[in-house]
Order: sequence, then structure tokens, then C-alpha cells
Amino acid sequence: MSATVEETIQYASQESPDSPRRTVRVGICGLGTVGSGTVNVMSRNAAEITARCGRPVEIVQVGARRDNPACDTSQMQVSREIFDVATNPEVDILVELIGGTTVARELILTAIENGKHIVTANKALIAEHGNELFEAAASKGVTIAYEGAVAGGIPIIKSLREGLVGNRIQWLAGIINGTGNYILTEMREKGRTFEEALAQAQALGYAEADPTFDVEGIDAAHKLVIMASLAFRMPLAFDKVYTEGISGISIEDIRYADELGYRIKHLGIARGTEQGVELRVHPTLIPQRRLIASVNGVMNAVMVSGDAVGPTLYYGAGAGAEATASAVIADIVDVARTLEATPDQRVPLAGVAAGGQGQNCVLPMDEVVTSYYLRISAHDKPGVMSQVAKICSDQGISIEALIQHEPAEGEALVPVVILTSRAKEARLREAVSQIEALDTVEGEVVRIRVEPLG
Ligand SMILES: NC(=O)c1ccc[n+]([C@@H]2O[C@H](COP(=O)([O-])OP(=O)(O)OC[C@H]3O[C@@H](n4cnc5c(N)ncnc54)[C@H](O)[C@@H]3O)[C@@H](O)[C@H]2O)c1
Ligand SMILES: N[C@@H](CCO)C(=O)O
Ligand code: NA
Repeated sequence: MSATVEETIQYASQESPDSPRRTVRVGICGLGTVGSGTVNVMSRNAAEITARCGRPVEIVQVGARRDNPACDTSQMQVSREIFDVATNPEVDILVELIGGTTVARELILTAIENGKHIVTANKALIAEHGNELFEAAASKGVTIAYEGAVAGGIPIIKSLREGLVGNRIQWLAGIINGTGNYILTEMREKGRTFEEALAQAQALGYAEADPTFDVEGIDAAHKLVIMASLAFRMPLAFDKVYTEGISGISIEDIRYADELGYRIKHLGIARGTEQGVELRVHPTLIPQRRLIASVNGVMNAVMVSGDAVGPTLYYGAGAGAEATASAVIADIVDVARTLEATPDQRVPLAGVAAGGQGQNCVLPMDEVVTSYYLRISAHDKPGVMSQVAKICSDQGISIEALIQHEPAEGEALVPVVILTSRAKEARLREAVSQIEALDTVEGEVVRIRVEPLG
């Protein structure tokens, strides 16, 4: 008969500190949104976690500048100096939840030097310094787990690193910034302004300390590069990701997209091609019939297509205290389960065994082939459309769909919306600059890429 949860805890806690099944001691640094969520969920689900892990997992120290009323740390040793946690011999796993890339990097390197395993939800740090940190961890025989860093509570790192290892990954595409998706959803469904929706996302604890990371696509680029490195066996190459944010998206474009049967979503896309891997973050029109088109609010979703499994979809809360805590705790349990294992018995940090990295490079953006939504502000004069059509055709681009409404009363400019055939980015850019130079066209052409995702 299997042991009850209580018996499991009792059994594990009776063991000596040197026993292989002793209590696993966790130190948490940073007691903000995710730190407090992690303390709360670990306390609430302690018995569940112990039963699954086969040994107690206890928070023995918290490093925080100040207490956070959102969680109870009265039974824990609290230090105002986070580096105390990194050097504390009583800590097995340091959980870094302070954010940023300077102090967090030093903290993790110090903890690794002191033989601690690391759990972090810090995508900026992994994307920008992961290669260095992984090397440092490997040289000390410790591990770094980072499930909370990508798509919050969705176990996407585990899926890519373990669940899909039998595949050659063809492409992945995801809504991987909760704040951005929340803003686009609020604009579309409630007619809120961009600024109102962002303020609400900040109040709900979804946004980064600097929300330009969310709205300009930097946060999504951090997450994309982490997923791509696992999917395509390549080093983290954050500086090579093409990044566009959502601050230029207007309610007008959201409505026209609807009319054409599309939703505008902010996507991170990585696609393997013979010439290299596309790495791009930008607003994208996706067909309304795709499941991912219905992913709204703070929810995230990632599609991954593998040669054996075909397309798969992972969905869940991409941000928030407890959703992210769920991922952080999964990492803690993973590390705790293999605390006494040798490094070669653990799942490799970057998803590949030593020497197993591929030769993939990043495809320059000019070479990327995709279709486009163009919105042109044209004077209501004959001949505009034939000029636009000629420019496109000279670049090998055909027009697949077109919307042109009557101009509003007293309005001189007519919005002309076009969906193009697939074309190389460089060709499209040339066509757009020629269209903008026409006397009959005012201002800049709005340009949003279109992906069928199927
Ligand atoms: N909020 C989310 O939904 C979410 C989701 C996934 C990942 N993340 C990531 O998790 C990390 C934490 O995010 P958060 O939203 O909890 O941030 P937060 O700002 O709410 O919390 C960070 C905490 O760390 C503390 N801190 C910073 N520097 C410190 C230092 N030197 N010493 C002591 N304390 C220090 C701050 O005072 C704050 O309390 C970030 O890397 C973030 O990108 C956040
Ligand atoms: N600011 C991030 C937090 C989760 O990584 C987001 O909105 O997705
Ligand atoms: Na995750």
C-alpha cells in the first residue's frame, strides 16, 4: 500500500541531514510579485510538493529588502542582504526573483561558486547572459532551471527540452508576453486606449519593472531566444532577434484585420530554414480560425511544430504571481529530485549534451519570406490603385485581398488595406518606400506581417 502524504513527510523528516533523502533547503531572493507568490504556493501546497518530491522541500531563508504583506515569512529566516543567501551553507537551491541583469548575474555567479543550484524566472538574464551562466554552472556541476522565465506557468521549457526531444523542430510561434496580449485584447474587446490598458496590466502585476520591455517586444525577444536555443540547438543569440513592439498598433488596424478574418497578435516566431533560423518578434495577423487567435488577456500560448508530432499548442497564464510560482516550484522540485545526481544524470541545461550544439545560424531579416497587411492613406483620386499594383508587381508581389471604403464625409484621405502574397522582406521594404513616395499617398504605410500558422 502506498504511504499517505503525512507518512511521507514524517519518513523524510526523520532522516539525518547527511541522508540522501534529507530536506531540500531553498533560499528565495526577491519578495516581489513572483517571490511572494512562490512563498504562498510553497506553503499552501507543502504536503503535495513533499509527496511528489519524496522529501520535504523547505524555504530556509528569504533575502528581501523589506517584508511583503502579500506573504507570510514570519517562520522563515529573513535577511536584508541577498548575498547572504548565496553564501549560506544551509541553502541547496537559490531562487533568484529580483529581476534585472546586473545584481542578479552577480548573485547567481556567487551562488554557483558556493555550489548552489539555481532556479530563476529571469528571462532577461538567461537570454543575455545564459551562455556565461550555463558554463559557470557546468564547471561547478550545478544546474540552472528557468521554467518561469518563458510563458509564465506554461511548462514550455520542459516540453521543448524533454517532451519533444524525439523531433526535429520545424517552427515555433507564440504569444509570449502577457502584458502585450492583455493590452491588445482590451483595445479590441473594450475599446480601451493603449495607455489605459497598460496601466491596468501594471496594476495587475503583469508588466516588467520597465514596461517598455513588454510593449516594445524586448521581453518577448528574451523569451523567444531561450525557446529557439532549445528547439534548434543553438547558442543564445539575443542580439540577433528582429524586434518590433505593439505601440504602433491602432484600433483601426485591429478592426480591418477583423474584417479580413484575422486577429492581430504580438508573436515571437522561430523557424528553421535551409539558410538559417528566423528569429523575429512583431505584431502579426493570424487567421481567426486558429486556436491561438482566441488566446486573450494575460494568457500566453505557444505553438511548436515537430517533424514527428506535427503542430502542438501549449496554453496558460503567461504572467502573475501564482502562475509563475507554479513554474518556479516545478523547477525547485526537479532540482530537488536530482540533488544527489551527477551532472550527466540530469537533463542538460541548454537541452543538449556537451558537444551536441548544432550549426544553426540566424537568418538575416531581409531574407525572411512572409505575407503582409498594408494600410495606405491615399488621396481619393483615380489611378492610385493601379500605381500601387504596378509597384508591387515590379517587386514580384501580388495583391491577394483589398479593402477600400468610401471616404468619410469631408475626408480627403481614403484608407486602402491590402493583403499581399508572400515575398522577401527586402522586396516588400522596397515596394513600401516607392508607395510612400507617390504624390497620391500621404504619410507612412502601415505594415504588419501575416502568418498562416498551419
Ligand atoms: N511578474 C510576473 O508575472 C513575472 C512572470 C514571469 C517572470 N517574471 C520575472 O520574475 C522576476 C521577478 O519579477 P517580479 O514581477 O516578481 O518583480 P517585482 O519587482 O515585483 O519583484 C522584485 C523584487 O526584488 C526586490 N529586489 C530587487 N533588487 C534587490 C536587491 N538587490 N536586494 C533585495 N531585493 C531586491 C525588489 O525590491 C522587489 O521586491 C523578473 O525577472 C521577472 O522578469 C515575472
Ligand atoms: N512582463 C511579462 C511577465 C511574464 O514573463 C509579461 O507580461 O509577459
Ligand atoms: Na514556463
